[in-house]
Amino acid sequence: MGRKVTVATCALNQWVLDFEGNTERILRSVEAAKAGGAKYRLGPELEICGYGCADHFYESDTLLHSFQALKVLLESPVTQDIICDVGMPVMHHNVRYNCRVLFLNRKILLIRPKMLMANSGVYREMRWFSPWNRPRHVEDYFLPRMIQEVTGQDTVPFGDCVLSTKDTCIGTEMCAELWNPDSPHIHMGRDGVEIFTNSSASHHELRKADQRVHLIRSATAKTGGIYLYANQRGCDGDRVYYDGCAMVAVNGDVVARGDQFSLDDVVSLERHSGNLLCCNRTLALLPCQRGEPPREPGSAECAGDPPHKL
Ligand SMILES: NC(=O)CC[C@H](N)C(=O)O
Repeated sequence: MGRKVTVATCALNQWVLDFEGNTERILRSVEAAKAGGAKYRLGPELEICGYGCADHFYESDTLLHSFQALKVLLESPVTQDIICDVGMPVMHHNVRYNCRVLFLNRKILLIRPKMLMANSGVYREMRWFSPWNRPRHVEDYFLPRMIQEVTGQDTVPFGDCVLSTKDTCIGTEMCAELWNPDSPHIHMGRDGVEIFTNSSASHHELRKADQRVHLIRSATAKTGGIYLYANQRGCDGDRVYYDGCAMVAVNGDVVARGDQFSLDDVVSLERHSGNLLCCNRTLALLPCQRGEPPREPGSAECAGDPPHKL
């Protein structure tokens, strides 16, 4: 039996420390995703505060305003009935992490810190963030009071884990993690994850878009699955150009790809063209539904990712 899933990714023209503008663009992308029937919306890396905050990441205000923006997102009727996957910095045990926050219907499902950092070329993530170096380990994160009041949760899972729903399993990877020889999608694929997401802030370099396509195609070519790629689009306040190219790949083929260069902020998201990609593919295409072993016998990861059930 095939199951149909509609998932959405986007490229947003976010600006450093423009919390209001960034929140508004996130909401517009969620609105557009829902209008396309999506049940999951992915956005770019650190989209709430902007990727290129540089030493502003040291300021506690940057973290505070990110939570205030998250509160607005959680409370908005726009984010109801769709899993929203947004990026922001989070301090856990006095250590700053570059995180994804996944939530559904005013409940935070998971905070997933980046594990493999970008720290070469134009990237200096290790200056502001620590990598989460405890694979498959999840801890309790105590939410700030203003978020507790909205979600009714005191603590939420924080760490490396995947989300199991009734129909599928979703695993998160973040930008540089795709480019690493030990990408999380390898272990997640062997553990049965079917939908892989990648939230990026990846700048333009000649022929890099081609490299991304190759990496993304190979991520689902071996174990099957859907790979969603989101990226910033624009200059962010930094001196580089982030070149969008949101993408969806299924079983090794790119099935949708957004603009690399555009003057649109998010306007095109509402038109369902350009930056918003709705992937409407049945999971029947996946190897497990074709009655084939999803992966070679013996290749399953015995340790298993701790799944977080929805
Ligand atoms: N933000 C990141 O992790 C960027 C890493 C990666 N090298 C890229 O350019 O896509």
